[in-house]
Amino acid sequence: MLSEIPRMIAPPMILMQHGLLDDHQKQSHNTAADITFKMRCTGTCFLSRSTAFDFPLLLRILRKLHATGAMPFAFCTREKLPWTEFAESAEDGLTTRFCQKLAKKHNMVVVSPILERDDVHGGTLWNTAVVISNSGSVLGKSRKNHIPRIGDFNESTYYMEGNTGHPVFQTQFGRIAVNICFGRHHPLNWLMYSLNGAEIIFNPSATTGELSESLWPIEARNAAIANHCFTCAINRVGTEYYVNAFTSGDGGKAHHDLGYFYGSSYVAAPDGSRTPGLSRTQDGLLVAEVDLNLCRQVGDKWSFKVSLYSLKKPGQFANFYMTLNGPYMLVFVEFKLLLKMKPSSPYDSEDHTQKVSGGLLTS
Ligand SMILES: NC(=O)NCCC(=O)O
Repeated sequence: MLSEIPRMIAPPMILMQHGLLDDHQKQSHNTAADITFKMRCTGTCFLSRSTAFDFPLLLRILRKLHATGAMPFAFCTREKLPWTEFAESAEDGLTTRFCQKLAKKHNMVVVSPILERDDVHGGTLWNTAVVISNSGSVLGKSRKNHIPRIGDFNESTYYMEGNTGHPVFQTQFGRIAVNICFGRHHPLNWLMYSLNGAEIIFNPSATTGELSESLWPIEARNAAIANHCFTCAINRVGTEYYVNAFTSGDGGKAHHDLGYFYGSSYVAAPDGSRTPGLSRTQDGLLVAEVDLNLCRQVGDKWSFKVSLYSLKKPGQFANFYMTLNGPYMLVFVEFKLLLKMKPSSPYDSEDHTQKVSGGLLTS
């Protein structure tokens, strides 16, 4: 990363962006061997795969499931069986066990997005990233907390908003968090991971060109600046074909794909610098060396987060921010309270704000 500040800690990170199932079927074990070899050569400490749903890559490597080979990666079309049968335990599922071995063998922290089935709680499904330490133990998991209901992304068909809050994992190489895919559109989401102490926030994504490519270079980069942390935006490449046509629920024609997944994975730093993006069309590994001291150094310079804690009504604001695992929608409540306390324009007059109750106009 570009930085004028002397480097003290520099854990190389690797982002893995890859294509769709057909490619992986051909590559299978060779791909896995190749990738892990490259990782070892770079001395990498973190590995994060792209997309919420690239777990079939690892499953595919482990067991030749599904004779048709048609397991979708994005999984948003509302079809259920047989896809839900790919769900697995975050703690000891096949993918997790596979990644544990990799992590230990290569002394590398692994961020592993899977479709989770929580058998302890009624067999519920979640979109989950498992974090595995470089010793091979499962450090924990982070469930996707904003679920898209937009265009062809109908993920609430399978699972709801996650209930794990904004966990941060202390690894040997730094404190990390995982803001899964759609969560990157929500500035307060990044903020919560950062306030909980994350120095690097991974954003494993599966997103398509027309929908989000204009936002892609901005969101994770801006989050790095606003929160004095590193962010890793990871997307996949290619077009996924579904045998059964589906509609977008907008009166348009039925179609067989979600659009083009445009890759372009990158790492952004707290000082606003960023790496070049990986290819729009090819698989890729991005190795970035990051200086974690930059988080504190840039934070001390700009103090964006400090100003949150120093607002005039600390009882209302700071207390909330210090109990950071609560639902952060409460932040809005606090903002509304502030608005009530100090009207700043004719539209925020006492009269008007009194009519606002629970987000609804009462008269
Ligand atoms: N997988 C997913 O959440 N995609 C939604 C599209 C986007 O966030 O750009």
